[in-house]
Amino acid sequence: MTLKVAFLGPEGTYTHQALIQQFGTESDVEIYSQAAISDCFQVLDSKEVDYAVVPFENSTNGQVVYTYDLLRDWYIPSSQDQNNDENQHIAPKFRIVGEQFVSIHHNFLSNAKTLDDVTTIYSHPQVWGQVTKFLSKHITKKISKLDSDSTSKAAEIVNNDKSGTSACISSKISADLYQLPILFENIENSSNNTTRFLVLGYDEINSHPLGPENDSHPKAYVTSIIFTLDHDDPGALCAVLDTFKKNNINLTSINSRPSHLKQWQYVFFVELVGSINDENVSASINSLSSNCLTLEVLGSFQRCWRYWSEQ
Ligand SMILES: O=C(O)C(=O)Cc1ccccc1
Repeated sequence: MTLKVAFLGPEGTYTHQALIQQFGTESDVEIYSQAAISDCFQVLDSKEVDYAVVPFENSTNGQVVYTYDLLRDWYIPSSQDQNNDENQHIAPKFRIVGEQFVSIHHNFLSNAKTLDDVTTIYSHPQVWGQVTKFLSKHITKKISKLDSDSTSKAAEIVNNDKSGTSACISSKISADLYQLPILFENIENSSNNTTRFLVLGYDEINSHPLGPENDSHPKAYVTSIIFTLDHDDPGALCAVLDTFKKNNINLTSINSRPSHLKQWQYVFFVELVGSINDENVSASINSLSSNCLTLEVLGSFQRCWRYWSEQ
């Protein structure tokens, strides 16, 4: 059976690398390059694809806020939905079904003869915070930093600009793809720079497709939830966290984003160790419904073996 998988494209992005790590390159995997992360959600929702791979968080500069905000927008009713009975919000049927970790090495690519000729640098907005040391050391004159939809798109833009004044920060794969000279390589602040990607879909996946043989890592599950709380209820968040503590559940991350429901109200994202099929996890989540205004399980999936390794 052919699997159709959407990703933030064009080919050569780090998300493309995550897709290859997860699904391989065999002909039974058809890849659907998308111009934006939001398009990945859209084509998955309309079932043009079976899965979508999107960047989620980076070990150097944290959340990929676009993805967090899309999860919020797809799973949490908007204030419009709440005010309109006919416009009932229906959460999507797809869920987070897996994760991947990619070791990220950024490179400075340009057709410029010297750095002095460069007036504009393109990259994905997530990248700037991962290369601050390189930028402050090497970029001493005023150079415009322009956001592109992806690092590979940035390479495409530089390739199309024949003036020799533009550069991009992108992967070695993009450098090969667009035949762009690498002026500086491995310019990331931290050599452990890693991005975690989510695999969204309707069906479970095998989370260990290319894992080491005799994988000795523990088989663990992660459950991811999103919820909103009564803004004026002191201790509402504390009650949620306490429920997990009482059920002996280990939380691995807690993040918040503006709810877009009410000024200064937030939605919370919590990830915990355990499967939704575990008694203590399902019991805690069921009992939380009374503490939360809205609560959705974004997914419950097997931890990728790369979580424990050097990636
Ligand atoms: O632009 C890309 O290549 C992406 O896949 C998004 C991204 C950007 C920076 C680090 C990881 C993922």
